[in-house]
Amino acid sequence: MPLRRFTDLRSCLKRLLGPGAVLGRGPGRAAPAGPKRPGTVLFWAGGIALAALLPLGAATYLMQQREAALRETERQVGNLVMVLASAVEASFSSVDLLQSAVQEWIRSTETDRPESFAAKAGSRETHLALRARAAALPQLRSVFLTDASGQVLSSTLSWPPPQRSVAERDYFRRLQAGPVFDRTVSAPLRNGITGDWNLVLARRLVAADGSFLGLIGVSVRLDYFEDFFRRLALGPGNSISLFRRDGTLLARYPRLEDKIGLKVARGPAFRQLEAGMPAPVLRTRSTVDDRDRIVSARATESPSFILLASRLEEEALQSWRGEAQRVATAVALLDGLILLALVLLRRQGRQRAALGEMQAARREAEDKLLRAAEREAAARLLAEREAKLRASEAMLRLAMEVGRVGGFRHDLVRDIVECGPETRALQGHAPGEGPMPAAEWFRPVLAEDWPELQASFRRSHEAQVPETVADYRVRMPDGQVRHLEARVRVQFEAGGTPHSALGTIIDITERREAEARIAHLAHHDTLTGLANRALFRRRLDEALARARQGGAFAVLCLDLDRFKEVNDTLGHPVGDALLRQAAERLQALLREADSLARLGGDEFAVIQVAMERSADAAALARRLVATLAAPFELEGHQVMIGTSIGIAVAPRDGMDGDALLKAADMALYRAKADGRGRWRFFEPEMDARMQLRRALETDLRRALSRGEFELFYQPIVTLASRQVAGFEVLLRWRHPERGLVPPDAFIPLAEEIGLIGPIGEWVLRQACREAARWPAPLRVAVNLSPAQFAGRVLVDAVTAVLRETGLDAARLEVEITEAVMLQDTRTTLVTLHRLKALGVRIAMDDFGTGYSSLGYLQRFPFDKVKIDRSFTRELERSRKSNAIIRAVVGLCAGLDMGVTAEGVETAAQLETLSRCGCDEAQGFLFGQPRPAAELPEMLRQLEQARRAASAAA
Ligand SMILES: Nc1nc2c(ncn2[C@@H]2O[C@@H]3COP(=O)(O)O[C@H]4[C@@H](O)[C@H](n5cnc6c(=O)[nH]c(N)nc65)O[C@@H]4COP(=O)(O)O[C@H]3[C@H]2O)c(=O)[nH]1
Repeated sequence: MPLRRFTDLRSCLKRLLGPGAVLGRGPGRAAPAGPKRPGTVLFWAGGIALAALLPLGAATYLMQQREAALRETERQVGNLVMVLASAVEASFSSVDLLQSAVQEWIRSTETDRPESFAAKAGSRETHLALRARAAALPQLRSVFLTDASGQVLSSTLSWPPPQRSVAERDYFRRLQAGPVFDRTVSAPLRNGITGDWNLVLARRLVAADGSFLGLIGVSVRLDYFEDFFRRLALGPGNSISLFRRDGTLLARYPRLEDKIGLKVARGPAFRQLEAGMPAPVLRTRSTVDDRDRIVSARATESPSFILLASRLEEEALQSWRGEAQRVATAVALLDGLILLALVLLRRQGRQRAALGEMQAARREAEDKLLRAAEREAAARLLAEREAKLRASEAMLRLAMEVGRVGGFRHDLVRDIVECGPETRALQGHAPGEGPMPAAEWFRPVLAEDWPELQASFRRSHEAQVPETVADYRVRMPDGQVRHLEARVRVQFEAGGTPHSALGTIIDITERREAEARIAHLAHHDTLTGLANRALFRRRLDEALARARQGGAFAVLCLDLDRFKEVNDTLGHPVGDALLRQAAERLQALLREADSLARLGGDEFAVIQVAMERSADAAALARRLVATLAAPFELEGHQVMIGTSIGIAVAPRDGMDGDALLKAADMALYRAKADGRGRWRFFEPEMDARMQLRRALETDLRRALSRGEFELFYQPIVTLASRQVAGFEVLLRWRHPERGLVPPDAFIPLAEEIGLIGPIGEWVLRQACREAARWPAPLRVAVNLSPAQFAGRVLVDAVTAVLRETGLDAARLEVEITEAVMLQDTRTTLVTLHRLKALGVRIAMDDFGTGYSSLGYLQRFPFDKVKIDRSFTRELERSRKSNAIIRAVVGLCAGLDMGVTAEGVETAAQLETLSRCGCDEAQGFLFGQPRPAAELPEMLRQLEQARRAASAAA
């Protein structure tokens, strides 16, 4: 009955006491005096005691309710922090996986030496691979690689990488200091531009010999966690914080801008956690905002962080407070009624007879009122508690929905499982409520995962492990398969028998998919999707294992011809498209059992299984060469490339993966040396030749610093005057064991291994220094390799050498071959024009040996053309050579270019060349190439010969 009906007390009590009852007296009517009877005293004492006891009872009741409300909140906060810890750990374990994948990839691409690591890590390919890996994880800001000095080699933020060093960062110093730390976490770092807070998780990278190679850093956005906490915090009075173990605040919702990155005072929850308590829940005053809170903390394992969730006590008690007010009002009202009744009764003192009735009636009324008030209060309490329960359920449900988390209780005695509808749905059940048999609960678990899941529960029961974690998959009603992770806490009876299990399940499908994606990336090439070197090696080992049971297979190593040209001239996007198309064509020719991989750059490799004869491998090689010889259509360009192939056959060429790859590689080297578009089988003598080449390479790398190079000079003579016009410089290598090595034997190797730049510059400087001592106008001619043009520093080097040596630019002649013109023509032409602008003369060397030389003569104003000695040699035997030389001389005269004939060995050749109109000649007839010291004598002899010839004429 609502309380307001009792406001009109008089009528109310009258109704209760009956029509004859007298409830009061009017003004002026004197109250009859009389002695107080013991009954009256008792009545008064009882009334007052009742009025005093009511508030006491209500207070006790309210204190119990208050405690219950706080306990409920403690449970909620404890649950929340458990869910959060799982989610944060999952997020960091993805980072760990990514780092492992990159470390594995570095190992597999054999770049774990400092030089190769720097080159590989700084490449665009690495940048793309890192970006692809980082894209799977939204919490990442960037992923970067540094070298051992802290210089950033690659970053997902930009390519080329920023010129930045992390040498001063705490995490770099820790990892650099020694192998104690394999991985570390930075202090929170604030981005100077965006103001965002980040955390760097760094892992040490080591070279094959164990030395420090650099690190891989993953910068994690802390606002990602704040955002996540915001979604779970539910309400302004709740707070969720993430700390480092040392108490540094990393992220917090609601945000405390001025405290992020600082160590805050460790509160009691923090301390209890440090003392070994796994998940303390307590009521305490917050060290962050100095308010009473219910706090729970939990530590994550890797990395070791601390999560703290709290709820304001005042907020937790809000609904209780409302209830307390209402109860207090009801009690006050009742007390008022009692007092009023007592006053009324005193006024009716003289009507003793009626008093008894009235007292009885009043007691009855009071009882009714009390019962009604109590019912009212009880109903209110019930409603309040239901509302609170609903709110807390909603909060938990939302947390579970956001985190895709569910909770259940498995009664092991009755073998039934209780859980909410969301948890049922997570486990793969159709909507429904109420407990279900455990067999039914586990029904959606995939058959292949069931034995292991059962075994893990059994193990935990037998060993009495209180908490166990299990991974399994379930099939959803729509047929979809989801990955779940269950954390189960088993409760044991005193005798050790398990009686129930409380558990949470988390849907980790996205995490598993990300892991699978990362694993795929670790074994596949991001550009072509083919297997990478690591996977190829694994497949090779598998093929070897099969071959040990009998059978043979072939390993084919391919290298795209002219890929670098396409990449350099048409740009990386076209180069990438070319690699993709080439991969598709190769794949199309292989059987399903064969394996194709991209080993790096333009290198591909094939494992041809079930091969019966060598001819099968040759047939496949022929098809591979043919398919790559066909033109490619790339972004509007038609491109022709080709491939060379080296083949090794197991078991004939070895039964070891490394040996087979090496053999195929040697055969590939041979194929390329024999001319492009060929395939070669490995032969044992290739190994010997390769070793010889390696030895030569090692010696060549040291030759410059050891001063083993020498310059020889060969005279060039003007035909009309027979005077020496200058000398061509020819390089010799005085090898300590092999003696004098001619340039043809080492210049191609120097070009291949990138040494021609420093060697060429040395030649240029020595030659100019020497020529500066000669009498003017004697010129010096220096050969330039195509690789020197590719470097783009040539003009600067020539300018510097001329300034340094003081040689007049007009006395320097550079000789280039057709190969230079074949390179990126626009850049080459710019370089040639800049050289010419310096005043340097430019000669086209070995003219006539290429196939489209005349075109180059039109495109660039050479000062002279040197006719190759093969034409001079044929002069006396073939009229054709004679005609060609005449034609070239005529053409050059028209283009205002001089002509020098090379390889003149006889007087007859000289005579013919003079008749053809050649300007200059060079050859053994005038002198072999000789060291600088012999030049004065050579000049003297040539002058003598000239005088004798003119006297005879
Ligand atoms: N049979 C015969 N041969 C003659 C006669 N007159 C000269 N030769 C040889 O022909 C070559 C002329 O040099 P090249 O065509 O520029 O061809 C040069 C040039 O392409 C390259 N080379 C030499 N020195 C250098 C250098 O410093 N830098 C670069 N990039 N290449 C160089 O090596 C090539 C070979 O040089 P060398 O072995 O010194 O061989 C020299 C020279 O010794 C002759 O009457 N009969």
